[in-house]
Amino acid sequence: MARAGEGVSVTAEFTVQPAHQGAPGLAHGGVLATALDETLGSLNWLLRTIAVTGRLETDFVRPVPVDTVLHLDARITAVHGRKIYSTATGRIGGPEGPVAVRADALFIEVKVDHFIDNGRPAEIQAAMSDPDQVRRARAFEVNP
Ligand SMILES: CCCCCCCC/C=C\CCCCCCCC(=O)SCCNC(=O)CCNC(=O)[C@H](O)C(C)(C)COP(=O)(O)OP(=O)(O)OC[C@H]1O[C@@H](n2cnc3c(N)ncnc32)[C@H](O)[C@@H]1OP(=O)(O)O
Repeated sequence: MARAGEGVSVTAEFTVQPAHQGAPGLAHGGVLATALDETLGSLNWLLRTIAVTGRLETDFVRPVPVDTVLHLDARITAVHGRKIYSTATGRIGGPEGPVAVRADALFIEVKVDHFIDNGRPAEIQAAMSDPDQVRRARAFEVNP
């Protein structure tokens, strides 16, 4: 879950589960990158923009043990045409704790057709027969 913050920003928490383990007792870096990507991606909803990750540069600063709560904080840094630049940190030991991971991202705005043209037909059909999802996706497109 992510919550809107000051400006175009969100905070979120992610609890590292045993299934997220890489090295014994420690979170896998790819899972931490996913948590950062998801938090950064939720910023685009605040801009009412459909966008996909083009670039995600991740720094792993401290090991993150299993069962740790990662306190995520993400914000938009710039928007230029279809390009949305954003940055995020993940802290451990509390929202003011030391930074364990951080990421800089570039999201690229896309049309709904990006998903319709490239997604697997079965899942696209399921999404298109869900009125809530269609309404949400179309509303973003016609009302940016
Ligand atoms: C009716 C119901 C149907 C269903 C409804 C669905 C609704 C869905 C709603 C909401 C979904 C939200 C989903 C978020 C999910 C979380 C985030 C993810 O995990 S996303 C998955 C991982 N990412 C990808 O799979 C991208 C794969 N890549 C691509 O598809 C293309 O490369 C794409 C779209 C990113 C760009 O392709 P181009 O052809 O559109 O645009 P070009 O011209 O190449 O780039 C535009 C600008 O961006 C720069 N750019 C692009 N990629 C870059 C990169 N990697 N690094 C630096 N710059 C890059 C380019 O240099 C260009 O810049 P200049 O305008 O010339 O200044």
